Formats: sequence, C-alpha cells, structure tokens
Amino acid sequence: MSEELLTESRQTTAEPLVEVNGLKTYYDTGGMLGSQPVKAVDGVDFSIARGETLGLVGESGCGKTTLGRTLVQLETATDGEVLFDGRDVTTLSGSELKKWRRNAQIVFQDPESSLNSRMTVGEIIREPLDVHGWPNFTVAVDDPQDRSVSLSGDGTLTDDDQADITVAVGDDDQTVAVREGIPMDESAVKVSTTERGSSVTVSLSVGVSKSRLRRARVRELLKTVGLQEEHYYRYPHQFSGGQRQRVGIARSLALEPEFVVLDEPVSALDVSVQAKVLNLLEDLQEQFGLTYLFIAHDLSVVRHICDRVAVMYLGHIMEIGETEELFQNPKNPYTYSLLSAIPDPDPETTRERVTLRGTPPSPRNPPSGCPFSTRCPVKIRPTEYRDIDEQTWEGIELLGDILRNREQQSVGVRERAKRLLGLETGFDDIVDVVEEVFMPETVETEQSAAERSMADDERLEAALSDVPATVKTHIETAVELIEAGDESQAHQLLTDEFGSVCEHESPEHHPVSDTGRASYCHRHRSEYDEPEPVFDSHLDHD
Ligand SMILES: Nc1ncnc2c1ncn2[C@@H]1O[C@H](COP(=O)(O)OP(=O)(O)OP(=O)(O)O)[C@@H](O)[C@H]1O
Repeated sequence: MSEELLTESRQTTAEPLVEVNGLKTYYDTGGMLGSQPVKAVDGVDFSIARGETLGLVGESGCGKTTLGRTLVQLETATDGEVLFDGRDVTTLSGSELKKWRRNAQIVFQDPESSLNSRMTVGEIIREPLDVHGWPNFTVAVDDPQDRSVSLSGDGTLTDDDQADITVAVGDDDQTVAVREGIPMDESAVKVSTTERGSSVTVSLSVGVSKSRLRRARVRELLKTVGLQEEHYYRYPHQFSGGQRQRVGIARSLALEPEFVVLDEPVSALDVSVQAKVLNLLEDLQEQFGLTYLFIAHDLSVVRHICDRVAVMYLGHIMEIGETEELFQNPKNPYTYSLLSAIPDPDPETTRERVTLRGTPPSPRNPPSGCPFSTRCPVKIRPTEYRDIDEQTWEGIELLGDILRNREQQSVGVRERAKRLLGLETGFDDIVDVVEEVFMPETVETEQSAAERSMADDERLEAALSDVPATVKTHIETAVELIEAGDESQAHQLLTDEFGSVCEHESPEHHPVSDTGRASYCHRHRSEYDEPEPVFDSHLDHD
C-alpha cells in the first residue's frame, strides 16, 4: 500500500479512544494575584485513536503535564470534555470515577521520586490491585438456550466479551474459561447450575485467594517489563534508573489500562537505557493494544516513537498531525521555530535556525489574540509597515512586549526589559530602554563619558536615527507617555498602531494537509502569506 493510501486508511478506520473538546485546566492559587488563574491548558481539541501514540511537545511550562494529568483525571478540568470511548469522564465522581481510573494510567518522569522507597517493588506494583480490589471476577455466561441467567457466589455477571471468567452452560455440564490476564487455572473455578423453567442460576466459587492471585499477577508483570520474579522483595534503591522506570511501567499496567500517559518516561535515564525502555513501551503497546499520550522534550525520541504529534504553546495546541510530515514540513511558525533548533538528518531540508526572543509569557497573563504573537518571527504586520526593516520591527515588538509585561506584573520595567533581553545590567530609564531596543549592537560596548552626559532628548534622537520617520513619531509619542507615567496608554498606542489580527483575534485551527494536519495561525487565511515563505524571506535578509 502506498504511503498516502496507508495514511488515508489509518484516518478513516482509526476509531478514537480519547476525544478532547475545548478542554481548559486553570490553577487558581488564590495568592496575591489570585484573581488571575494560571491558564495551564487553555482550550484544546484533539483525539487519540485506539492503539495510537500521540506525542505532546513544547517548551517547559506550556502545559503538557497538566494536560496529561487532566486526561487521566488527576487534575480537574475547568471546562470542556474528555470523552473516553464516547463517555465524558470529567463528570465522573466517587465509585464511578474509581472504576474508570483503571482504564487510564500515568507513568511519571522521575522513577526515583515516583516510587515509594519504603515499599518493596512487589508492594509498589501490587498497590493498585489492592486499592481496586482486583480481581473483581467479571463472569460471562454463555447459554445456547438463551435463558435468563443469574449468578451466585464469587463475581459479577457481565455481557462483556472480555470477562475474567466465561462459563458455557451445557445440558449436563459446564465448561469454564479464564481470561489470560488472570493468573489462575480453570480447575480453580467450581461451577454448578440450577435450572428453573426459563431461567438458570450459576453458582461459582474461586478456590484461590485474591492475595495469591495478586502476588502471581505482580510476578507476571515483573517478567512482562523485563525484570525477574525474585525482584518482588527488593527495594527501589537497589535498582538502576532504567529498572526503576520498568517498575513504574509495571505498576501502570497492573490494572490492564487501555490508555497510558507517558510523562517524559525516559528523560531521567541514561541515553543507553532510553532505547531499551522505549523498545519495551513499543512492545507493550503491541502486546496489549495500548493507546499512549507521549509527553517529551526530546524531539528525536518523539519522531521515533509517535504516530502523530501535537505541539503545545502556552496552553494551546499550535499544530497537530502525522509525525514525519510535521517534522519534515512544519506549517505553524511555532513548530517551525521549535524544530529549527534540532539538526535534521535530511540533507534536502534547508531549514535555518530560528532563535526566539525571550521566554514564553506567563500563563497567568497570556497575550490577547494568538498566544505566540509576542514572540512570533513572522507575525502579520499592518499593511503600511510591511516593508519596515527587521531591526526596527524587532525593536517595536520588543518595546511593546516590555510594556505589556510592565502592565501585567508588579516588577519594574527595568527588570522586565533586562530579562527579555537576557542582559546582566539594568536600564536607568525609558531612554535607556529605547537605546537597548533600537540599537542593540551598542549594548555590549562601554558608553563613553561623552555619550553618558548627552541629554535624554539627544540620546533618544540618536537611538532612533535609523528608524524610519513613520515609526519614529509613534515611538517618540510612546516615550512621552511613559515619561508622563502613562505606560498603559503608551502600550495601547503601540498596539493600535503596529498591532494586527495576531493581537486582536484568536486564530482557528486550519487544515494544512490532506492527512488531517491542523495549524493554529492566522497566516493560513487566504488573505495572508503562508508562514514558510515569510520565514524564508526573513532568513534570506540575515
Ligand atoms: N499545581 C499547580 N498550581 C499552580 N500552577 C501550576 C501547578 N502545576 C503547574 N502549574 C503551572 O502551570 C503551567 C503549566 O505547567 P506544566 O507542568 O503543565 O507544564 P509542562 O509543559 O509540563 O512543563 P515541564 O516540561 O517543565 O514539565 C506552568 O506555568 C506551571 O507553573
């Protein structure tokens, strides 16, 4: 089958196990800035097909862990739905939630701290079995006469074809089958039937204690993840990092989940061990038909293991699609920037490295419009400023960003600017800021005594000497407003004059390929140029 057909067939036949709609998870810490929640996940939509591995990447703090934890209901969603097999699990509570939790597990990054050092490895893996009273013995009764069936003794009746015990009721005797996941022989199950008219009662008793079954299950799990049965009575500190992560994986599989969130499962491991654990995860996925959300920093690992990738920034999914296609031809400016930082083994790819200014804004005060607007190298400019040189435009952006941060945080403009520019030294006043922003190449050099003694208006004039007149007048007005103490009006002036749809409207997810890839960027609208040629033209200028 050709690549295209394979992809198409995957899309049409892939049945979603997890569907996420408009999901938000906010943390409201109620501190000094308590009125503004941390918008860790801020409205995401995607689905994960049964048996698929969806990668989740993005800079530190963009909300990956929070999203993963919300999917398995370790965090409470603020809004939106998480459909699991079509059922919204964000509304579950009490015993219903406990029952569902068996289906969705999480493996944590740091096997060192996620395992209780006072418990033996066997106890650690066994704990979820104890908590959930495993096994609950679901029993399916197969009756060719289709009579009404009731069950007495051990177990609860189910019509699920994945029942722990299946009893086929014949005319004179019964046959019993035990599902593979239950470490017990059929001979341990005693069954008798009582017929009364059109109904039949099945009496069932299991001759093995749950405690023994749990120990046997743990020993099986140890073998499944490549450890040995004898490791049952050892303690986590007696193991290497890779072995400890295997223990964490065994624990997550104990209750036979369908869905596992892998939160940086190999980041804390030596490179030589990473490949082994990744291979194990792939084998387990195949063996048990698992569906994964794979959270990672390491993009090469994601490229290797994931079917599709979602790229996250400031609580939003910026781009989502088939892994190889997304890596080879990123469509979203953020994906483009993120991937440009890693070397591409494909000699045909001529992607230049894009260095993003500063760090992402605080999720407590995300920018309006597109979340990436304050750092986007190809942000849409108002028509009258499209031909302004890069350095001037960068200066305008930076000044706007400094004022935005100043407005939102109770730290001085000096500190914010220093941080944004990555400088060691601070600014004395707004003229210093303008100098730094519009003449960055002079920042590193010592100012002469003569330069230092220049009057502010002369320094401002000098700082803006290369700035086109159409821009200069607005910067000068902004400086006047700042000097008069009206920073927020200065920021408004810059936004009104130099802002665009990127600051004014939230983008939508636009389809960017015929394989279902979507990107969250205004540039995909027909009236604008696509991000890639704009990147190319900017990089050509450098
Ligand atoms: N319990 C919490 N209370 C308040 N804020 C939180 C809490 N947990 C996370 N955050 C904040 O939510 C945002 C998203 O954090 P999260 O850990 O989900 O990001 P991440 O992408 O997983 O980061 P990393 O890659 O560093 O693990 C961050 O700003 C973080 O500080």
